[in-house]
Amino acid sequence: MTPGARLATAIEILGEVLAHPNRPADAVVGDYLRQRKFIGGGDRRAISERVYGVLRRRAQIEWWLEHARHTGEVSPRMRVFADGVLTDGLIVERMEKTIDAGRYRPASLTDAERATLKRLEGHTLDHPAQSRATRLNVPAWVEPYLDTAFGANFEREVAALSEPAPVDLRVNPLKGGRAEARAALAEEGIEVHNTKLSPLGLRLKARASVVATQPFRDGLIEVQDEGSQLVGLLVGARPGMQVVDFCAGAGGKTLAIAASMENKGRVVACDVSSFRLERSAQRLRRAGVHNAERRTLDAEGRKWLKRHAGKFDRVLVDAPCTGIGTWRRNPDARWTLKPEDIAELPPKQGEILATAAKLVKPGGRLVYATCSLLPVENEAQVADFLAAHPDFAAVPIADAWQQNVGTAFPDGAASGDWLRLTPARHHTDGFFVAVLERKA
Ligand SMILES: C[S@@+](CC[C@H](N)C(=O)[O-])C[C@H]1O[C@@H](n2cnc3c(N)ncnc32)[C@H](O)[C@@H]1O
Repeated sequence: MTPGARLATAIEILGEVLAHPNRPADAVVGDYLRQRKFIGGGDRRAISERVYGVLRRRAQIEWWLEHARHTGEVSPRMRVFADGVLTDGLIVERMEKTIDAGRYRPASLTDAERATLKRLEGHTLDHPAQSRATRLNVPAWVEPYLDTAFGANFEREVAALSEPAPVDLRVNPLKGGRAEARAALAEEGIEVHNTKLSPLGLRLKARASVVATQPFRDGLIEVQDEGSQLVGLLVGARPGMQVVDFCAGAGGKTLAIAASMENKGRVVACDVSSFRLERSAQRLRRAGVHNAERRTLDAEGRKWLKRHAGKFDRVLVDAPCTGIGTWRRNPDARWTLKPEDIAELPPKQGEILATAAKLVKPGGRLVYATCSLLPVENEAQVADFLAAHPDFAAVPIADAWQQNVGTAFPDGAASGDWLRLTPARHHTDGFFVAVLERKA
């Protein structure tokens, strides 16, 4: 692809992402590229980096367009061009050689666009007049919530949430070990190193697509953030146990739980969304899991819940949440989050937790996890639960870690009895985990 064609494609994809605020950007980008198999690997990477970069730097780009008194629309193409000037130091005259309405290239600059871009020339993204929220590319209304969550570490943590995330893989012990997976990936030219916290994790040294590799097709590896792997391990599922993954979605944690069970016992993947559950079927098959069943929580599913009260050794609630801990992977999510979400999610999480708790047998464990870092979805949620459920008690996280993970407990990861992983401190997505035990 020519540089102009890359720009034109990035503009087209960014337009799609911005036009569909209810769809995650990676789904939109993925669909677009899947339908255009002719786009080569290098071009895909360059185009995706530009699209995600523009989303990551959104507040600063918008600030600059306003500061430069841009009179036209803040269109996808203006965002991409402004990003080129501010982030890569491109010179407008040189850029125009690729923006000339030629075949597969963007339409030529209008006078208004050219005038604005000329005013941006020579500047970089940061400017002393930008507010803290603008400089860190977060919506101003979310800033107080993040302040509460991070306190003195605010700047460092929010900056880390804006960095691109590494690609992590979880090795599936049902199919082999880390050394085997490393060797199989090396054969396909993919270099990895072992993750520090998860004993099953591999981190790619450089970005590459793994889904076409043999170890992926064989089910030896799955793509999963290290923090997410740790949630799966902290459930503490063992061969022969009865386990429920209450908010199983597309089965990321179900896979990890099933692997700990060595296909012995039973894991039930529940969710209100049958569509999401359906997507787990193929992944479970590829991973060689035979002891998982899926259960949609419709009217029938609710009856099933009642019949199975007090029957399970382990119940994981990977609750729906604001997802702030995954902002590195979903740079558009910070812009689609709404104040109503922060108001509506905690009561919903409380209800789900209380319903799921009924399934736990005496002596069994309830594991509550979110990929949020807001206390209102995490520490406060668990405190409310424990106040209303005196039959449950905290399992200190360092104990649960030692029993189920086995690596050294990470510095600064304990929030009282709970686990709190952050991108800045632990180089994982942000995760909260509480392990609770039902008194025998
Ligand atoms: C954070 S996602 C789960 C991700 C999944 N565990 C994984 O690892 O891939 C939260 C899930 O909760 C589900 N959910 C929402 N409300 C629910 C409810 N009342 N009961 C059970 N699941 C619910 C959503 O459909 C969504 O799939």
